Amino acid sequence: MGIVLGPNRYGKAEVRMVFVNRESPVHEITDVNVTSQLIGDFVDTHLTGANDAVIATDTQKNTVYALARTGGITSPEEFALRLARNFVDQYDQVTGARMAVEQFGWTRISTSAGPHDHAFAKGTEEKRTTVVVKDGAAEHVVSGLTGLVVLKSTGSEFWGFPQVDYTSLVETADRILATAVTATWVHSSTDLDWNATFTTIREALLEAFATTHSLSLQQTLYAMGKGALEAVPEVAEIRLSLPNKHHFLVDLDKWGLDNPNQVFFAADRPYGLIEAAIVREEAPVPTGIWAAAGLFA
Ligand SMILES: O=c1[nH]c(=O)c2[nH]c(=O)[nH]c2[nH]1
Repeated sequence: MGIVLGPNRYGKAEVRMVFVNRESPVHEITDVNVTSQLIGDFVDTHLTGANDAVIATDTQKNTVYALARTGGITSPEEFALRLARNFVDQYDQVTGARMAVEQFGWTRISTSAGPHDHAFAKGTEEKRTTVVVKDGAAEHVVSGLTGLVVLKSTGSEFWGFPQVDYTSLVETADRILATAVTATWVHSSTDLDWNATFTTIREALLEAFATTHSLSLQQTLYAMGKGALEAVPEVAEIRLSLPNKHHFLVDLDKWGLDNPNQVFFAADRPYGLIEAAIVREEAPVPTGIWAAAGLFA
């Protein structure tokens, strides 16, 4: 029995970079947060501190900047794939990589003279996400979004649940349904129009949220995932994490006022947390991809 080094990866986390595409006077900006991590033969540095094989995390950071300069950024997925391939192709000791890219949204400012060429307003808390996992020649692209806050002011019910010990929730046929969508999906291809795919999935999620008459957030979640899988055949599985952002009707009785679903208390915690994977049966996700794409510990 001994003590040995287990799975490991290392790199530079959260390289914040804004790339300005100046190909035309109408600039485009891409605002990203890149985490680069390498996998390979790095036993020596862990066991003895010999760094002969270690591509410094500082070098990885600089590579992020350099590859943006040489190839631009057309999508987080394309950029993450290019970074992963760069490291694995270039260094023998690097057998794999995990590249994570978050993208923040900016919109062009509209002025009285029309859309401005180079002035932008930062969007909401919503972020587009991607993780590329490369293991030798095998590549997987996992994409998603987080912080997409949505609300329906009606078209949501919740009733029929068991009245067991400690149940106090009153059944309702009309409530506010609100959530902050985190969605993550695995592609079955590494060669897609990433921006079009992202837009299609985001629209499918919103369409299902809006049009499903909800009897539970669980039902809405399933409809959202199903809609995404129907919209893009190259998505093998989607996972959704939906906090139920509760809105409680305020009791105005003591002031002689009724409250026909108009005045709500927006609670921030505790919140329901509804999570599920919606899977395409005929296209199973390769074992280990979710773990490899996720946080290490
Ligand atoms: O959509 C809901 N699902 C639940 O499981 C649940 N539980 C609860 O208290 N409220 C709700 N709402």
